[in-house]
Amino acid sequence: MNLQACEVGWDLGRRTILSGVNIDVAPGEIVGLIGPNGSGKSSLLRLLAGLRRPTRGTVSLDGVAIGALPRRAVAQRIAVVEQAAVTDQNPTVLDVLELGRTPHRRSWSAGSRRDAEIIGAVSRDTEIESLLDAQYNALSGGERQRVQIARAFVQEPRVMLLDEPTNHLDIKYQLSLLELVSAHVRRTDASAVIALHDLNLAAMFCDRVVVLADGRVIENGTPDRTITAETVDAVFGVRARIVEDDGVWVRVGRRQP
Ligand SMILES: Nc1ncnc2c1ncn2[C@@H]1O[C@H](COP(=O)(O)OP(=O)(O)OP(=O)(O)O)[C@@H](O)[C@H]1O
Repeated sequence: MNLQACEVGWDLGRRTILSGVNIDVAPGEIVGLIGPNGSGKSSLLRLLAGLRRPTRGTVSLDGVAIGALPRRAVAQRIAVVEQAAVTDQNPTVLDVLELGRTPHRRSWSAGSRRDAEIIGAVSRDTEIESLLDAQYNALSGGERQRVQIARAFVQEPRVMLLDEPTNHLDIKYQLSLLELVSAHVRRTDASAVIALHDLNLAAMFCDRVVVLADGRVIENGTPDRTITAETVDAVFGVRARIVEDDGVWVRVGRRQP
């Protein structure tokens, strides 16, 4: 399924938050969104998810404007993972995972055997089986984040939109969470757009990186072409050194003054 933003702009009152954004996300692709605080990454993800309507341009799924699709049809195709905040309700982890099946259920129908199988398989893959009966609000930030990723997998989406999914995670879980997303994308031929602050993780896991600054796309291409010392300097105002290494072939580090 192709997700496309064509000349997308978004204003809030008189303020322009995003303008002239063109992105095309193909099946099987992981696209990283990087850019400074306030550059518009979360806003763009919400527009791509159909949670906000663009002021200009269109967001479409396989050529159909997302605004013209029923909310349920969008939810069957797109899973969104935002920052894992606590909720007003007091759900268990299992309740949260079951929410991921809602778009696929007929209204008021109980969970099917297939729902239970998917929830079981995903909780095993994401190593949250031991948490299923725990209260979601009582989990650590990192555990909640893993549960939200699991909820997104349970939704069986064609596109995943993830807003800084590695926040709160220690380095082991940052890697394992992105490995899980990567494996899921390869296995299901879905796609993912991931807002990331860590440029190394973006270089390691993304097929393509979109660099945002002041609500505009500054670069869009493979990590080696987009995460360059010049771009990091221009966009973040940070002097960086890009080092090729075995495996992790791009590193951003401090350059000696
Ligand atoms: N609902 C809103 N009300 C007011 N301003 C908003 C709203 N949503 C976004 N903005 C503004 O739009 C700009 C872009 O915000 P956004 O959260 O999209 O950036 P970001 O790149 O995700 O930032 P960060 O890296 O800090 O998470 C910011 O200046 C923000 O204050």
